[in-house]
Amino acid sequence: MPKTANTARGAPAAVPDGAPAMPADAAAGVRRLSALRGLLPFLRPYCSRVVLAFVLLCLGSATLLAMPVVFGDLIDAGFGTGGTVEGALPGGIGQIGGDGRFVALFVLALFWAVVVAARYYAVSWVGERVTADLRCAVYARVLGQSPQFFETLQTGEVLSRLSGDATLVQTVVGSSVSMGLRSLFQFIGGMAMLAVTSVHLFALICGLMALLALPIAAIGRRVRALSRESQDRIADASALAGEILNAMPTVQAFAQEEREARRFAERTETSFRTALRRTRVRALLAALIIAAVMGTIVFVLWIGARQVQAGTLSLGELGAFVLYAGLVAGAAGTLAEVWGEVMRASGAAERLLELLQAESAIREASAPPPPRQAAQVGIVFDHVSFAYPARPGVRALDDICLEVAPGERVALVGPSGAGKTTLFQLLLRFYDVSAGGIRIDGEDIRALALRDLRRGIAFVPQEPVIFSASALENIRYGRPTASDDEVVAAAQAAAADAFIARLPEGYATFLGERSTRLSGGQRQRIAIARAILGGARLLLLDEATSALDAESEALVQQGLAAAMVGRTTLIIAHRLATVQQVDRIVVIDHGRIVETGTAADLRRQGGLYARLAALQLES
Ligand SMILES: Nc1ncnc2c1ncn2[C@@H]1O[C@H](COP(=O)(O)OP(=O)(O)OP(=O)(O)O)[C@@H](O)[C@H]1O
Repeated sequence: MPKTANTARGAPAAVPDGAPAMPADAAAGVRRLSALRGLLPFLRPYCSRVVLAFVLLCLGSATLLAMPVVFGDLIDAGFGTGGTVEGALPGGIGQIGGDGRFVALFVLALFWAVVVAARYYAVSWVGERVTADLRCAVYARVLGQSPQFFETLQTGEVLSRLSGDATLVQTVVGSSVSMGLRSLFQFIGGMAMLAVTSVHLFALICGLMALLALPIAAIGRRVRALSRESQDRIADASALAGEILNAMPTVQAFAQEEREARRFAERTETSFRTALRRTRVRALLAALIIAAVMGTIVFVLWIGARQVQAGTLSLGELGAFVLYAGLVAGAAGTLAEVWGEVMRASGAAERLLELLQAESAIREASAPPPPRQAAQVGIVFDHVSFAYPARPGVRALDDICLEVAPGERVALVGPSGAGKTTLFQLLLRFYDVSAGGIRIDGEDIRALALRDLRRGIAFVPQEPVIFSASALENIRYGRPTASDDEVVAAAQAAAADAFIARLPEGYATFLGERSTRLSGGQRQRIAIARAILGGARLLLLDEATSALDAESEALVQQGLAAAMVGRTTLIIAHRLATVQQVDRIVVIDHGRIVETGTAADLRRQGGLYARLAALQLES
């Protein structure tokens, strides 16, 4: 299935890479930034931690900015040769003795280390917490969506948002924002201190920075474009791998392993080459930035050294100036990087919040009645018509009128595509009817709480889902509170006990991902046991179409018979053996009921059922 294709593509393709975002994108960037506002409700419960992180951030930045002052002072004091220096730097520690200066510097460094560690912990905590909350909220929201939602948004896409996008948000909330703020403080503070230390050199540095900004910006934009392309190529390779891994039996049956390995290698090679191109430009950018920064510093040092010689600048001032210049350059680099990451995360947040705001097409009743506990349920389909939202012009069901008495067993038969499964979907309220109504025990199902409605129905799909858990847990899914004995009793009733007992570890046997370890008939029996255990009063059974061998079929029939006891049952029947056990057969064709009656009646009538039966008997 190409779901994974979507997974891999979904996130990265639309999101720019973390390379510096440049002014041309600024407007769009600011627009997208507003998406991050949607995260505020998730931050609110942890307000105190956010404030603490901010305070620590301010403290850390202030300490860092104080360091060059102390350092400059130290130089002017002749590196601890004693005495104090006249005209120490602004805010300097000129009155402290030689060794004291080193102690002060060390204490400052220690303090800075502690503050940085505390800030890191506080910020990461908030990032992890917010992302975990966001993930859970989005997941819970997605679980409540109707199938219509999944028709347009594939599972792979949801997974990609829950993993990739959530991780991006985490990076930003948990580190980038703090890194960005720290760098911003560092940048502004550093620039201010540069100006205070030497206005002349400050003006010089500003001019040089403006000159160098343009080529760096141009290369940065190129890196960004290449990064996006590189991500797309990686996504291509993952998409292919995802599709092929999902289709392994077919690949191996056609002995296509080598060809598939080659195709993957080709795509990986393309992604490698694209990554190389990006890396080359990035390396060039790095070289340019380093050369620019170092060049500026050397140039400033050169000019500064002349000023020191001329006596217009002290040595300490020059030292402090160079340190501040380094700080400012580092901060500018980090800011550019963080900006790119914030852009990526705002796109990711947008996609996550979109899921969070998704409204289910199925509306909950505003004042549902309390659940009823009648022994058996009666169902009425009252002039039900329905068209799938994806094909509004085609009626999958057309004016269906059917009454099912409490405890009655009704088989739905008809050609493929007749609308049998659709009837089940409507009963479970996966979709709402387009016209008419469905009543259970006289109550329109739209008036019932969704939860009560679905809890009252045991559904055995044609291809039952077996979870990656033990046989015991798989059956217990029908009623999580059931005891082990109850599970075993349900398995016995569903004729599943014997084959489960033969599994290597009996009921504790892990049934494997996508249940590759079970046959079709075994899967059905597990699902039937699950339905029996659930104890719902209405059983919906979509019988497996795949041919089961005679023994499996007899066993599945045995399970079905047990499941039907005392329950109103609707079965989509594909085999004659099943229809012999029911009270009534309803024949559906092109979304309409065309015949009803017992098997004998219908055969006598010589209509569609008789033709279908004749076909099956001949084959
Ligand atoms: N999600 C959907 N969106 C649009 N059309 C759909 C959807 N699901 C089913 N249909 C269409 O509705 C019609 C009835 O489908 P349905 O699955 O109810 O048939 P069925 O009788 O159960 O067939 P089968 O016995 O092969 O399972 C078919 O024409 C099918 O193509």
